[in-house]
Amino acid sequence: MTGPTPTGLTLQDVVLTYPDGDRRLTALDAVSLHSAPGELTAIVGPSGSGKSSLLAVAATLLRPDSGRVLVDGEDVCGLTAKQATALRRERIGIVFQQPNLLASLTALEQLLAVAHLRGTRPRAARGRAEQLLASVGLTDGKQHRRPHQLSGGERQRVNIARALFAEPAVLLVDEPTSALDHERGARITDLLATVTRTHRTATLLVTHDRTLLTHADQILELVDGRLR
Ligand SMILES: Nc1ncnc2c1ncn2[C@@H]1O[C@H](COP(=O)(O)OP(=O)(O)OP(=O)(O)O)[C@@H](O)[C@H]1O
Repeated sequence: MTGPTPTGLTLQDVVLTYPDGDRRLTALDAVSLHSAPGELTAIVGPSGSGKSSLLAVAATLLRPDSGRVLVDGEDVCGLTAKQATALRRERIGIVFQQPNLLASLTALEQLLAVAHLRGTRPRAARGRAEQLLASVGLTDGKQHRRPHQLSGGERQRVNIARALFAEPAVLLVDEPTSALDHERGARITDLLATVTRTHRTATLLVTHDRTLLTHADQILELVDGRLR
Protein backbone atom coordinates (compact mmCIF):
# COMPACT_ATOMS: atom_id res chain seq x y z
CA MET A 1 0.00 0.00 0.00
CA THR A 2 1.21 3.52 -0.69
CA GLY A 3 0.96 6.49 1.65
CA PRO A 4 1.11 6.49 5.44
CA THR A 5 0.13 3.36 7.33
CA PRO A 6 -3.55 3.66 8.25
CA THR A 7 -4.36 3.44 11.95
CA GLY A 8 -7.54 1.82 13.21
CA LEU A 9 -9.14 -1.09 11.38
CA THR A 10 -8.88 -1.73 7.65
CA LEU A 11 -10.35 -4.53 5.55
CA GLN A 12 -9.14 -4.80 1.97
CA ASP A 13 -10.98 -6.97 -0.56
CA VAL A 14 -11.89 -9.57 2.03
CA VAL A 15 -13.45 -12.76 0.67
CA LEU A 16 -14.76 -15.42 3.04
CA THR A 17 -16.43 -18.65 1.98
CA TYR A 18 -17.91 -21.55 3.94
CA PRO A 19 -18.25 -25.17 2.78
CA ASP A 20 -21.77 -25.73 1.43
CA GLY A 21 -22.25 -29.34 0.30
CA ASP A 22 -19.86 -29.85 -2.59
CA ARG A 23 -19.76 -26.12 -3.31
CA ARG A 24 -18.78 -23.05 -1.29
CA LEU A 25 -21.02 -20.29 -0.03
CA THR A 26 -19.56 -16.79 -0.34
CA ALA A 27 -20.33 -15.01 2.93
CA LEU A 28 -18.10 -11.96 2.30
CA ASP A 29 -17.51 -10.84 -1.26
CA ALA A 30 -14.62 -8.38 -1.71
CA VAL A 31 -15.41 -6.35 1.40
CA SER A 32 -13.29 -3.22 1.96
CA LEU A 33 -13.72 -0.71 4.76
CA HIS A 34 -11.77 1.54 7.04
CA SER A 35 -12.62 2.70 10.54
CA ALA A 36 -10.24 5.28 12.01
CA PRO A 37 -9.45 5.68 15.73
CA GLY A 38 -12.36 7.45 17.42
CA GLU A 39 -14.77 6.52 14.63
CA LEU A 40 -17.98 4.53 15.03
CA THR A 41 -18.78 2.49 11.93
CA ALA A 42 -22.16 0.79 11.84
CA ILE A 43 -22.79 -2.30 9.73
CA VAL A 44 -26.42 -2.94 8.92
CA GLY A 45 -27.98 -5.64 6.78
CA PRO A 46 -30.60 -8.35 6.71
CA SER A 47 -30.27 -11.73 8.39
CA GLY A 48 -27.68 -13.88 6.62
CA SER A 49 -26.03 -10.93 4.86
CA GLY A 50 -22.64 -11.67 6.48
CA LYS A 51 -22.52 -9.27 9.45
CA SER A 52 -21.32 -11.82 12.02
CA SER A 53 -18.86 -13.24 9.49
CA LEU A 54 -17.43 -9.77 8.98
CA LEU A 55 -16.94 -9.29 12.72
CA ALA A 56 -15.38 -12.75 13.05
CA VAL A 57 -12.85 -11.93 10.32
CA ALA A 58 -12.09 -8.52 11.90
CA ALA A 59 -11.62 -10.29 15.24
CA THR A 60 -9.16 -12.79 13.67
CA LEU A 61 -11.51 -15.59 14.73
CA LEU A 62 -11.90 -16.57 11.06
CA ARG A 63 -9.23 -16.26 8.39
CA PRO A 64 -10.45 -14.90 5.05
CA ASP A 65 -9.90 -16.88 1.84
CA SER A 66 -8.26 -13.77 0.39
CA GLY A 67 -7.84 -10.08 1.15
CA ARG A 68 -6.25 -8.37 4.12
CA VAL A 69 -7.24 -7.28 7.61
CA LEU A 70 -5.04 -4.56 9.13
CA VAL A 71 -5.04 -3.47 12.78
CA ASP A 72 -3.13 -0.19 13.12
CA GLY A 73 -1.53 -0.98 9.78
CA GLU A 74 -0.40 -4.50 10.74
CA ASP A 75 -1.67 -7.35 8.56
CA VAL A 76 -3.21 -9.82 11.02
CA CYS A 77 -4.30 -12.53 8.57
CA GLY A 78 -1.02 -14.44 8.64
CA LEU A 79 -0.77 -14.71 12.43
CA THR A 80 -0.44 -18.10 14.12
CA ALA A 81 -3.28 -19.08 16.46
CA LYS A 82 -1.15 -18.10 19.44
CA GLN A 83 -0.29 -14.70 17.96
CA ALA A 84 -3.95 -14.09 17.10
CA THR A 85 -4.96 -14.89 20.69
CA ALA A 86 -2.38 -12.39 21.96
CA LEU A 87 -3.60 -9.78 19.47
CA ARG A 88 -7.20 -10.23 20.65
CA ARG A 89 -6.13 -9.89 24.27
CA GLU A 90 -4.07 -6.75 23.68
CA ARG A 91 -5.59 -4.88 20.74
CA ILE A 92 -9.15 -6.00 20.08
CA GLY A 93 -12.14 -5.58 22.37
CA ILE A 94 -15.15 -7.75 21.61
CA VAL A 95 -18.71 -7.20 22.87
CA PHE A 96 -21.04 -10.06 22.07
CA GLN A 97 -24.80 -10.00 21.64
CA GLN A 98 -25.44 -11.60 25.03
CA PRO A 99 -23.07 -10.41 27.73
CA ASN A 100 -20.96 -13.50 28.39
CA LEU A 101 -20.17 -12.68 32.00
CA LEU A 102 -19.07 -15.22 34.57
CA ALA A 103 -22.03 -15.87 36.90
CA SER A 104 -20.03 -16.11 40.11
CA LEU A 105 -18.05 -12.88 39.70
CA THR A 106 -19.06 -9.32 40.57
CA ALA A 107 -18.85 -6.61 37.92
CA LEU A 108 -15.53 -5.46 39.32
CA GLU A 109 -14.16 -9.01 39.40
CA GLN A 110 -15.10 -9.54 35.73
CA LEU A 111 -12.63 -6.76 34.87
CA LEU A 112 -10.03 -7.93 37.39
CA ALA A 113 -10.10 -11.37 35.76
CA VAL A 114 -9.02 -9.74 32.50
CA ALA A 115 -6.33 -7.82 34.38
CA HIS A 116 -5.04 -11.07 35.88
CA LEU A 117 -4.82 -12.70 32.44
CA ARG A 118 -2.86 -9.72 31.18
CA GLY A 119 -0.54 -9.63 34.19
CA THR A 120 -1.60 -6.14 35.32
CA ARG A 121 -0.52 -5.35 38.90
CA PRO A 122 -3.53 -5.81 41.25
CA ARG A 123 -3.57 -2.30 42.71
CA ALA A 124 -3.33 -0.59 39.31
CA ALA A 125 -5.91 -3.01 37.95
CA ARG A 126 -8.44 -2.26 40.66
CA GLY A 127 -8.17 1.49 40.19
CA ARG A 128 -8.54 1.19 36.46
CA ALA A 129 -11.45 -1.27 36.72
CA GLU A 130 -13.34 1.01 39.13
CA GLN A 131 -12.75 4.01 36.87
CA LEU A 132 -13.97 2.13 33.79
CA LEU A 133 -17.09 0.86 35.55
CA ALA A 134 -17.87 4.39 36.74
CA SER A 135 -17.38 5.69 33.19
CA VAL A 136 -20.07 3.31 31.91
CA GLY A 137 -22.42 4.35 34.74
CA LEU A 138 -21.88 1.51 37.21
CA THR A 139 -21.49 3.21 40.58
CA ASP A 140 -23.27 3.19 43.95
CA GLY A 141 -22.27 -0.35 44.78
CA LYS A 142 -23.37 -1.82 41.47
CA GLN A 143 -19.74 -2.67 40.75
CA HIS A 144 -20.00 -5.25 43.53
CA ARG A 145 -23.06 -7.01 42.16
CA ARG A 146 -23.06 -10.31 40.31
CA PRO A 147 -24.64 -10.54 36.83
CA HIS A 148 -28.01 -11.85 38.09
CA GLN A 149 -28.28 -8.76 40.34
CA LEU A 150 -27.92 -6.40 37.36
CA SER A 151 -30.34 -5.43 34.59
CA GLY A 152 -29.72 -6.48 30.96
CA GLY A 153 -28.49 -2.97 30.12
CA GLU A 154 -26.19 -2.92 33.14
CA ARG A 155 -24.76 -6.29 32.20
CA GLN A 156 -24.04 -4.97 28.74
CA ARG A 157 -22.27 -1.97 30.35
CA VAL A 158 -20.02 -4.36 32.31
CA ASN A 159 -19.33 -6.15 29.04
CA ILE A 160 -18.31 -2.87 27.38
CA ALA A 161 -16.10 -1.82 30.30
CA ARG A 162 -14.42 -5.23 30.25
CA ALA A 163 -13.78 -4.99 26.51
CA LEU A 164 -12.11 -1.60 27.07
CA PHE A 165 -9.86 -2.75 29.88
CA ALA A 166 -6.87 -3.44 27.60
CA GLU A 167 -7.26 -0.06 25.82
CA PRO A 168 -7.87 -1.87 22.52
CA ALA A 169 -7.27 -0.21 19.16
CA VAL A 170 -10.36 -1.91 17.75
CA LEU A 171 -13.76 -2.46 19.38
CA LEU A 172 -16.10 -4.99 17.74
CA VAL A 173 -19.70 -5.02 18.87
CA ASP A 174 -22.32 -7.54 17.74
CA GLU A 175 -25.99 -6.56 18.20
CA PRO A 176 -25.47 -5.26 21.74
CA THR A 177 -29.06 -4.13 22.12
CA SER A 178 -30.96 -7.16 20.87
CA ALA A 179 -32.03 -8.19 24.37
CA LEU A 180 -33.01 -4.64 25.42
CA ASP A 181 -36.03 -2.43 24.91
CA HIS A 182 -35.65 0.55 22.59
CA GLU A 183 -34.80 3.16 25.21
CA ARG A 184 -32.19 1.02 26.94
CA GLY A 185 -30.82 0.04 23.52
CA ALA A 186 -30.49 3.70 22.56
CA ARG A 187 -28.61 4.43 25.79
CA ILE A 188 -26.17 1.59 25.11
CA THR A 189 -25.57 2.91 21.59
CA ASP A 190 -24.98 6.42 23.04
CA LEU A 191 -22.48 4.92 25.45
CA LEU A 192 -20.68 3.12 22.61
CA ALA A 193 -20.40 6.39 20.70
CA THR A 194 -18.98 8.09 23.80
CA VAL A 195 -16.41 5.40 24.57
CA THR A 196 -15.39 5.30 20.91
CA ARG A 197 -14.48 9.01 21.14
CA THR A 198 -12.89 8.96 24.60
CA HIS A 199 -10.92 5.72 24.15
CA ARG A 200 -10.14 6.44 20.47
CA THR A 201 -11.20 2.95 19.38
CA ALA A 202 -11.97 2.09 15.78
CA THR A 203 -15.41 0.67 16.50
CA LEU A 204 -17.48 -1.63 14.29
CA LEU A 205 -21.07 -1.98 15.47
CA VAL A 206 -23.32 -4.58 13.90
CA THR A 207 -27.03 -3.94 14.25
CA HIS A 208 -30.28 -4.47 12.44
CA ASP A 209 -31.89 -1.48 14.14
CA ARG A 210 -31.19 1.66 12.12
CA THR A 211 -33.02 3.90 14.58
CA LEU A 212 -30.09 3.38 16.98
CA LEU A 213 -27.54 4.82 14.59
CA THR A 214 -27.81 8.56 15.11
CA HIS A 215 -24.23 8.68 16.43
CA ALA A 216 -22.52 6.60 13.76
CA ASP A 217 -19.77 8.28 11.71
CA GLN A 218 -20.46 5.95 8.81
CA ILE A 219 -23.22 3.45 8.12
CA LEU A 220 -22.35 0.61 5.75
CA GLU A 221 -24.98 -1.73 4.38
CA LEU A 222 -24.16 -5.36 3.80
CA VAL A 223 -26.30 -7.27 1.30
CA ASP A 224 -25.46 -10.84 0.30
CA GLY A 225 -21.90 -10.41 1.54
CA ARG A 226 -21.27 -7.17 -0.37
CA LEU A 227 -20.98 -3.68 1.05
CA ARG A 228 -23.09 -0.96 -0.49
N1 LIG B 1 -20.16 -21.91 9.87
C1 LIG B 1 -20.88 -21.73 8.75
N2 LIG B 1 -20.91 -22.69 7.80
C2 LIG B 1 -21.60 -22.51 6.63
N3 LIG B 1 -22.29 -21.39 6.34
C3 LIG B 1 -22.30 -20.41 7.27
C4 LIG B 1 -21.60 -20.52 8.51
N4 LIG B 1 -21.80 -19.39 9.22
C5 LIG B 1 -22.59 -18.59 8.46
N5 LIG B 1 -22.89 -19.20 7.29
C6 LIG B 1 -23.67 -18.62 6.19
O1 LIG B 1 -22.99 -17.43 5.76
C7 LIG B 1 -23.93 -16.39 5.47
C8 LIG B 1 -23.65 -15.18 6.35
O2 LIG B 1 -23.93 -15.52 7.68
P1 LIG B 1 -23.73 -14.50 8.90
O3 LIG B 1 -23.98 -15.25 10.17
O4 LIG B 1 -22.42 -13.83 8.77
O5 LIG B 1 -24.91 -13.46 8.63
P2 LIG B 1 -25.55 -12.31 9.56
O6 LIG B 1 -25.75 -11.13 8.69
O7 LIG B 1 -24.71 -12.15 10.77
O8 LIG B 1 -26.95 -12.94 9.94
P3 LIG B 1 -27.89 -12.68 11.28
O9 LIG B 1 -28.32 -11.23 11.22
O10 LIG B 1 -29.04 -13.62 11.04
O11 LIG B 1 -27.08 -13.04 12.47
C9 LIG B 1 -25.31 -17.00 5.68
O12 LIG B 1 -25.78 -17.46 4.43
C10 LIG B 1 -25.06 -18.18 6.61
O13 LIG B 1 -26.00 -19.20 6.39
